[in-house]
Amino acid sequence: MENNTIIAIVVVVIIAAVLIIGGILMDKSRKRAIRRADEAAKAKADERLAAERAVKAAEAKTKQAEAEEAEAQAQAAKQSPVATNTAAQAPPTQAAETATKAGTGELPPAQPSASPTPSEEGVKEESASTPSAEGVGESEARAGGSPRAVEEVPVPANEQIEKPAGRKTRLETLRAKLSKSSNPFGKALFTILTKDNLTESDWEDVEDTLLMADVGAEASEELTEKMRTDARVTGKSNPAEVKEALRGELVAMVGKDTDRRLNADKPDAHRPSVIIMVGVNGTGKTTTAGKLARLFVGQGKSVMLGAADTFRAAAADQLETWGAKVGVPVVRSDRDSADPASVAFEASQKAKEADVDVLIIDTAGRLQNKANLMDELGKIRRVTEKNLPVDEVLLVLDATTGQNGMAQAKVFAEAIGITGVVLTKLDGSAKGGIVISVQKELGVPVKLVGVGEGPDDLAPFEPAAFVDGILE
Ligand SMILES: Nc1nc2c(ncn2[C@@H]2O[C@H](COP(=O)(O)OP(=O)(O)OP(=O)(O)O)[C@@H](O)[C@H]2O)c(=O)[nH]1
Repeated sequence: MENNTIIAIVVVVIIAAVLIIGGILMDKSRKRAIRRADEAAKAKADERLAAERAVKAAEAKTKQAEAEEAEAQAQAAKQSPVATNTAAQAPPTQAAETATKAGTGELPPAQPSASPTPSEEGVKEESASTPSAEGVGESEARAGGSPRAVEEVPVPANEQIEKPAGRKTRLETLRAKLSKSSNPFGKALFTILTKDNLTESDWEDVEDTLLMADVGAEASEELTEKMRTDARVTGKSNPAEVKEALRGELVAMVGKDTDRRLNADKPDAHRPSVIIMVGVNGTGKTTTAGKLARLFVGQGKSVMLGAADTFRAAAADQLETWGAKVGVPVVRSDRDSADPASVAFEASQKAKEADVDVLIIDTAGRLQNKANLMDELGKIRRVTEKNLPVDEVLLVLDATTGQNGMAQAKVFAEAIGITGVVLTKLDGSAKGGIVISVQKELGVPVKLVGVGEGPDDLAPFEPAAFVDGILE
């Protein structure tokens, strides 16, 4: 062989090696960039949640001051010779509210709460035995050290009660809303995979699309590899076959044989079956508790709601509105910032007495990095268990939060133990992939999905309907 030929071969080999190494390096830096963007998004979400928490804390402080002032005024009114009826004995703001509501038959008269009820004693006993003094301290600070009164809001007259949508309608809504949501990742994948000759860069795009949709690094790689070796995708196949291959792989990843029934729906469920809703701020816990009550009512079950979100003033009212629509009573505190464990205790006691099928307890949103608030959740569970076993703890995750949801899920799982996930706001997210990563990392099934703010926009999670929704 001539020298020139050898030199040419060597040069070609060197160029090829440089191109391959360059490609690998570029691929690594691209993945690094995606992960960095992901981390930045997580940090931003944490910051936003912390700011929201601070605003809420300030609001609660103001409300507590107002409540104390009202209480002082009530004490003064008690000493007056004309203040003799129940409404007049209540704080002025509460008295006005009680009078109005009693007039409409909406609420019972305020409960006297000067001496501790047996349930309060139960809660106090728990407070003393709770290992984390910090957690209890926080909840007592929220209660403002004042007596706690919990009341049951009765259901309205029968003719006002709505009829919730059935399972079929809910699944149709789920499919329609998911297929309408902007840029569903299934469609993007399908577009790439139906190209004639798939290049290396197309496969990178497949993996990127999955990463961007929050499928998670491990699952994205796994799915891309599976598609690469599927003859229906790599051969000269038709789009229908590609779609079927993609559908099959996605359904398998989501887990078609997982038991996703709510524990309350299982034959061995306790009666009442207790469900506690947990999650960070604003994920949709109260809304989901209300929608869930509707879902059970639709199945012919008797339900009670417990408003243990005493931190956000409007949460109990919100729950009451949901309850009233479907004829479900709500157990709530008659004052803001009461001890949530006290409400949970009363709710479980009342649910037991009323022998309802299901009790749903709503809790306040809390950041997973606040140890004392996470301890408070443990206390809510333990106090409830003095009356009834807890069948289900549902972690409500906002699908738009992306991978930060994973960090939340892990901490909540450790603090209170979770039996299922509700993924809300899927209607506003192109990132349904979190369904795959949350199940893969936690081993806890997604049981329900929220696809809108409407009363029946909560559907049982069904892998096939979910995948069809993102592929259609
Ligand atoms: N688009 C959409 N919005 C939802 C969904 N679920 C809840 N929301 C909305 O999310 C907002 C917050 O919902 P809430 O139920 O108040 O949230 P929360 O978790 O109880 O809030 P905190 O008690 O403050 O932690 C409300 O505006 C709800 O209407 C959903 O599935 N889709």
